[in-house]
Amino acid sequence: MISVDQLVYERFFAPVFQPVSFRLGAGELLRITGANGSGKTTLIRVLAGLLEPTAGRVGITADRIAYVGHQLALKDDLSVEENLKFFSNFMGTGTTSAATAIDALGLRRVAGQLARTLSAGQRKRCALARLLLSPARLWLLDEPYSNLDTEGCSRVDELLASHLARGGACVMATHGNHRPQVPVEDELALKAGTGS
Ligand SMILES: Nc1ncnc2c1ncn2[C@@H]1O[C@H](COP(=O)(O)OP(=O)(O)OP(=O)(O)O)[C@@H](O)[C@H]1O
Repeated sequence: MISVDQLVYERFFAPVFQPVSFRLGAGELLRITGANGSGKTTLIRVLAGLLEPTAGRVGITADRIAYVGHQLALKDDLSVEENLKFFSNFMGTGTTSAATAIDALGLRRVAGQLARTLSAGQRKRCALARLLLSPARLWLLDEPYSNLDTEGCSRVDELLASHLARGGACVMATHGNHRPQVPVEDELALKAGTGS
């Protein structure tokens, strides 16, 4: 679903990370690890098409990708439920209702609360709930477990497990203590380039 060959991204003429190559098919999860500043976020943003690679190739066969980065892209003046309904309408998907996504991420108690008043973990859960409302087969997740408690991490693992079981694929960057409790097809230890 995604193949990456000798990918390089330079900032100020210096590579942010050492060249990256991998392949990932349906039902597979790639975990990208690496020290602070090794370029995980930069790599995910290149894969998502938000940054232009300097060299190498990214080939994606999935017709849609879902990206959850550090900027959660919530609408602060809408409630959790309104955010999810908006997203669902925007994506044109009616397959999973906002209510199902709210329950899957344990957000029922704060469903009517404005996004701007949510805790960091609740905001993260709301952003991740959008994955259930997206038809994308390829997920690109930057630190999906950050700000989540143990129960929240388990819910992410459940989302991942069912996504992979349905033939989806996922590239995730994480350096946190929580290791995904789903089979990891491959692990890529990113190393900083000369520009980091
Ligand atoms: N907009 C920017 N301008 C200049 N340098 C940047 C910019 N964004 C990131 N960097 C630098 O690029 C390098 C890689 O950053 P990146 O955020 O990709 O690392 P990371 O592996 O995700 O780090 P962390 O584990 O701390 O989240 C770092 O040295 C960072 O300082």
